Amino acid sequence: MAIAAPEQLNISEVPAWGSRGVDCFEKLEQIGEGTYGQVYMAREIKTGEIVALKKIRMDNEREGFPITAIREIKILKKLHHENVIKLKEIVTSPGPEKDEQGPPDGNKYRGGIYMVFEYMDHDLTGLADRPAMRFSVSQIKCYMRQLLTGLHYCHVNQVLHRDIKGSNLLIDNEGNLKLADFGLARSFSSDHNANLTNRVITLWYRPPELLLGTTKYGPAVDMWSVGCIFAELLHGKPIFPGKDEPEQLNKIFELCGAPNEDIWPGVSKIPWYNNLKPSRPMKRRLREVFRHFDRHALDLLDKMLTLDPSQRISAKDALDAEYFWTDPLPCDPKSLPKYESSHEFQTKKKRQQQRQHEENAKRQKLQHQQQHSRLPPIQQSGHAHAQMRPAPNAPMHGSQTQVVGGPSHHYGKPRGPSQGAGRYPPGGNPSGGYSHPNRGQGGGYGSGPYPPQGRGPPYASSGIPGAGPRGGGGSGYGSGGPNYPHGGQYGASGTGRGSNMVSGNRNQQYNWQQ
Ligand SMILES: Nc1ncnc2c1ncn2[C@@H]1O[C@H](COP(=O)(O)OP(=O)(O)OP(=O)(O)O)[C@@H](O)[C@H]1O
Repeated sequence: MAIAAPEQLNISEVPAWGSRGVDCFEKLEQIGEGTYGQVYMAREIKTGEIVALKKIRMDNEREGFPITAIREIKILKKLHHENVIKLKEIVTSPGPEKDEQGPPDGNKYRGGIYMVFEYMDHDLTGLADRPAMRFSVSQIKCYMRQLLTGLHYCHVNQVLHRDIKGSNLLIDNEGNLKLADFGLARSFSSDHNANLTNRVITLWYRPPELLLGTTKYGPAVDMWSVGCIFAELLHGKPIFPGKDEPEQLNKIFELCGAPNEDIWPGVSKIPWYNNLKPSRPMKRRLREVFRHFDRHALDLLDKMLTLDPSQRISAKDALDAEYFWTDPLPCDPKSLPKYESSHEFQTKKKRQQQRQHEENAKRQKLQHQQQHSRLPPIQQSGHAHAQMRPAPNAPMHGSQTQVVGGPSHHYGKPRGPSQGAGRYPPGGNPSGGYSHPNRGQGGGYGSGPYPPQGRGPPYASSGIPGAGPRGGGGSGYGSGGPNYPHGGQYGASGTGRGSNMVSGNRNQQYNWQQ
């Protein structure tokens, strides 16, 4: 496990930080659960200010402070920009807290260390997952412009984010978008000569060069992830929901074409290219598949999802793209509607609760039917007349009857197939048409499995050296993009976001020497 040597922690660097206790804050609600531990919405008791407290998970850090946290703190200390989350201070708790269980383990940092951030009302995943959520074209432009502005600032300051995804883009009720979660970020030198780990970025947002095993890379890796987010906002759901790395690459090649030395000079030298190169030629279909997108949006997307990282558009050039300078222009963030707070953790929890309710309802319904089937025939049919009728589309036999006013009514309606549909702006291809030859059941790009998290050793099942399991994770913008407002081909999954089951901690999963 990579841990920090005691001197690396260098707490004296930040004398004001760490001097206050977490008891200066009152925890209000858990809003996130990540690799580090929990994130809480909290109120500073003295000022009443609402903040986010991110607890640094220490459970597995018997010998030191997690180096990922040190990196995040160090990097955030030097970044100050309106589109980058502000780390306000670090607070500590001297011993186990009220809400903690388990015996002390002798860790000298035992107790808790929290990063205190400005509070943001939503993350993009949570916001997009709201029922009936619909982003306008100028809203998408507004978010994309802020994302690119924040990222350009990071890149100019030689910081790679390395985990751009919806749940790491925080949005407040003033419409401001800020990049968050710099736990995988690192500084880079512009010559790209250092060897960096390729085991970064959540799978669905990971660029082809990392999937092919490169260890020399730069800001272009973040721009690929931005392209995936952009396409997702326009399309209504993730465009590359791979189950594992080989499938992820395959999905990329099917849309972006198979790489070769002509379109990507040097690709054949990337470590795993020979193992993973496609066995047949594949032509780029991005413009054909997304032909219904606005012309300028498509031009920009094409440049973001360019296979060769050296030809991929930079954040700076993307900000100059026609897309941001043609009508409808990006809106003023302040003009955006205010929504009730929504974080991926909460929307996921709500979905889990709803599923639980649905299962309970089914169980109760079954019990109810069993109880009544034990009644003498005359009573059973009498009961059916009084309380049961066939479901509208159900086959006409007893097992398919619905209990009217019975238990299932107490648990609300299950999310329908087109739940979340129509949240994206109108105007597009009526026929859809992004079919995927290898897709599993369901269909379209939103019905695939939940994505594995991009934070473990890769290629668990691919036979590539260094293989290991991954946790689940990632996301999706639910169903129904601008072009599929009624569910239809792409609106039938209603799956929304994938789970974000990160197992273990980052230090165990990565080679932090890189
Ligand atoms: N400043 C904040 N304001 C409001 N919510 C926040 C804030 N920071 C984080 N969150 C919420 O907590 C979630 C997890 O936070 P973060 O990504 O920083 O933690 P993590 O441990 O690195 O998680 P992961 O392993 O999923 O990347 C975010 O997706 C977001 O919903």
